[in-house]
Amino acid sequence: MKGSFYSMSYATFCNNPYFTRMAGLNNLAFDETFLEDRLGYDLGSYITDEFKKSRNLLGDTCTDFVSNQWLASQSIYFNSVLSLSRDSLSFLALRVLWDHNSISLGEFITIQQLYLSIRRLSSSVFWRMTKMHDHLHTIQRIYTRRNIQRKVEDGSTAYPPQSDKVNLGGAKIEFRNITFKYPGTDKDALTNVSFKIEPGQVVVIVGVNGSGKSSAIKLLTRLYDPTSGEILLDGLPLPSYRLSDIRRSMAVLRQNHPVFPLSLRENVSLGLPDRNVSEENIEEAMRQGGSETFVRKQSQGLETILHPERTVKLRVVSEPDAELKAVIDGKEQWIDISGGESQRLAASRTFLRLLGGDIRLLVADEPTSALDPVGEYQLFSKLRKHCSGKTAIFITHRFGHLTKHADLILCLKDGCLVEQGNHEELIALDGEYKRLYDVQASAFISD
Ligand SMILES: Nc1ncnc2c1ncn2[C@@H]1O[C@H](COP(=O)(O)OP(=O)(O)OP(=O)(O)O)[C@@H](O)[C@H]1O
Repeated sequence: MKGSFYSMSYATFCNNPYFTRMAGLNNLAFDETFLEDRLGYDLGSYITDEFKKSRNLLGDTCTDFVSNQWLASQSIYFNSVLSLSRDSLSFLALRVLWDHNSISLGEFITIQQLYLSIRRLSSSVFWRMTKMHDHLHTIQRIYTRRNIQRKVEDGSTAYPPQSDKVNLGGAKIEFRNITFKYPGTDKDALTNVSFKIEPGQVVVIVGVNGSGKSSAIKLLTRLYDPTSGEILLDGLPLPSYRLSDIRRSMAVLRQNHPVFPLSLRENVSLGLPDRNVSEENIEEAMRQGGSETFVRKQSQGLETILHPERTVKLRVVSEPDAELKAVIDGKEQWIDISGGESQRLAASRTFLRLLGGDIRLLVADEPTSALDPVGEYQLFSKLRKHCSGKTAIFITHRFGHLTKHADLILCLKDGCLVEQGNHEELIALDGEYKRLYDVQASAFISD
């Protein structure tokens, strides 16, 4: 870039790996997209520690945007004098202002020049004030956050109890008259729902869109607390346990986990954020989750960052500049992957968690919606194999092996639990479950 920022086209980007990593971690920490994963995997300490490491490695390198650095290097007073004196036309314009009778076209243009000079100067001052405002706002946010009351109160009881740690079985769950409205809404997502799940059972929740399946899981993982009623985990109220303990004892695989803005290795290893995960375990988790093939296809394998932070900024003053475009082409490109590949990546992270061995409950909320039938069958079979003896809850719209062999099926409709039992029992009831089942089965039954 040559000359002033105001008159030139320029492209800027950051090639400092520590800065871009900090930006990625910052995004993971604050972007709403990652909220459920951040809480579910309890990523707080990991993000903070990694951020500090990168901050230390970055040292005293200035992190301001380059044009701001340029502006900051200019003194306001020096800038003022320079802006006014550099432009001799400004001087003429001042004369015109003093002597109203002498305005000619040329002098009028001169006044315009003066106006531009003053505008430049004031935008520099404005920028400084905005920057100051940003800093004050950040400080204010820190203090506000410290005073925010947690909506979900933490408990104090360890989970699982020490005696159970040696023999990690499945969780026992009970919903007692659970009613739940999302904050700010006046419609029940769940109404008076009660059921019991015994340790080690495989449970499937079915129901049409909006019937409350995912909401039930959000209560179980304590993303929300019920409006009324009580959830018991191994006989004690769920809120009595330490949040971090209960989340550590669960593996939750949802339909659309976002790709973390970190390396593929971390996208898998963050299944166990507080452990040093071995290479063998990552390989095994990728194999089980089915992400191995697509990870190998990436040019940097496990070190590939699919969604890097974008720091490239292009400012084109006049013509699109081919030279500039060539400089930024190919920089910080997002690598798009298919929905199925994204689900396989998230599944690999879940398998790593299962390999860690502390899991008592697996929850899979439509994790195969983007997989082909073979992929779906394999994923469900492997999940069931890996969590043998543990409690497993699956949410699915597809009736097949899972529903047929489940110990318990919960059928929801409009937020109410309308039927529960195994496949044969619910078919015999000839109600909502049978209706949903028939819609799918009819495709295979000849007239
Ligand atoms: N964050 C939210 N805020 C407000 N209402 C919500 C929120 N999430 C879900 N709901 C509402 O709660 C009800 C139950 O939604 P839920 O997602 O639990 O249904 P679901 O059975 O999992 O649906 P699907 O099969 O489409 O995933 C719906 O009426 C839905 O619109």
